Amino acid sequence: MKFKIALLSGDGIGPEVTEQAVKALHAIGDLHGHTFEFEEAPVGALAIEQTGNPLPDATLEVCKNSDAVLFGAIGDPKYDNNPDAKVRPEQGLLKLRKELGLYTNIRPVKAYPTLIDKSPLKKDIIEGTDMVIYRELTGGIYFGEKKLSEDGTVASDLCEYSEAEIERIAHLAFKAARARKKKVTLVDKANVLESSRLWRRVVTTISKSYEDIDLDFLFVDNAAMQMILNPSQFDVILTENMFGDIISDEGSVIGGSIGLLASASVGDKSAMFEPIHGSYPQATGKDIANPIASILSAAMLLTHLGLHEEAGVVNKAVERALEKQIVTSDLYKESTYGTKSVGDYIAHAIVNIDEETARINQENIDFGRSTII
Ligand SMILES: NC(=O)c1ccc[n+]([C@@H]2O[C@H](COP(=O)([O-])OP(=O)(O)OC[C@H]3O[C@@H](n4cnc5c(N)ncnc54)[C@H](O)[C@@H]3O)[C@@H](O)[C@H]2O)c1
Ligand SMILES: CC(C)[C@H](C(=O)O)[C@@H](O)C(=O)O
Ligand SMILES: [Mg+2]
Repeated sequence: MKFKIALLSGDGIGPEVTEQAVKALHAIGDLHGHTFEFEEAPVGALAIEQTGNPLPDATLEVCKNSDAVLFGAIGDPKYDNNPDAKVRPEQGLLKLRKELGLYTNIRPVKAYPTLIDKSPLKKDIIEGTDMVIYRELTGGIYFGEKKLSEDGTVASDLCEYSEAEIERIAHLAFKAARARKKKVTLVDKANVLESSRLWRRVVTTISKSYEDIDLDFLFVDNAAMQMILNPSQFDVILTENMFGDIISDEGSVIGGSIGLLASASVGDKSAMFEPIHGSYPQATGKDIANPIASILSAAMLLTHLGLHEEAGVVNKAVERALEKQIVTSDLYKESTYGTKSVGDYIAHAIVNIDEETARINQENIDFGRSTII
């Protein structure tokens, strides 16, 4: 089969890590007789430099006319260090999510047995952790009205949610739980925020159509603690936009590096696949960034396209790299492997992995695929 993929590499380490994901997709394509046709388009700081706009119309068109989007990362210290910049790289990513209607961001978090000693957390705490965060992606405080008083001394950001916005992601979270450990935890701040109380009411109502799923609630401050105190208690975490952003970076500590955490952003018409990390500007051009989050995002892309067996092979190849310690220095300080060589190894492993092992592996690492197809 032939697939059209929009390739938005972005800034900083974005191009370096997506290059490895592209390699992995070509490798699996060659093995299984698929063609992935990539169309590159600028986004973020790069797009601002080229066009003055962090999401040029032409880039959005490329995304809309593709089967999926593979996204790297955006962001640049030039903007991070200038609160007065009116045009910012992050606006490109937020607009892209909104325009493509990507209302659910799926972020799997797990402790890999081979990396169990690489987490700063103790082995007996993280062992068995396998959760997935369903983060609302096109609403809440990110998209509410922003105000700055004329004299620049008072500012506000509105956190707004509608029932409909909560319902659509909640259904996806419950369906994902059905294919997993049958538990949904709603993370909110319902003791303080009106918007969180709406989340509780709507999610409680929806839970009545999923009687086989346990629903529980955690305030986000407690959730932040529970994530590192007892992470294996979680199955599906459902939460609003900003809480999901924060607890997923926290969750990455469990696996040993944020450079391992992939994500799928899905809507009714489009889907985009991106690591959860940012442009890590300190590492740009140094060949030290971990490409695995991007490669695992490519595996999620394959699942989205219905290529389950192929996704399993890519996941297996990543596990093989982890087992053999062919990883970047964020996982093993003494490692001499760089971004490119890890990518090369995984592409090579994809071509050489026995298909049956891959199928078994895919069953083990399924992240609730039925919900994103
Ligand atoms: N989706 C995105 O594009 C996205 C996400 C987060 C941050 N950002 C942007 O990225 C820029 C930098 O932000 P930040 O420093 O807060 O977050 P970051 O995720 O870029 O980096 C934080 C730290 O995580 C580690 N890290 C990140 N990616 C890694 C990788 N692939 N391999 C190994 N280690 C990795 C590094 O230790 C790094 O110092 C900012 O401009 C921010 O707005 C973009
Ligand atoms: C760069 C930023 C807008 C983005 C977010 O907050 O959603 C990032 O942190 C992420 O997690 O994808
Ligand atoms: Mg983030």
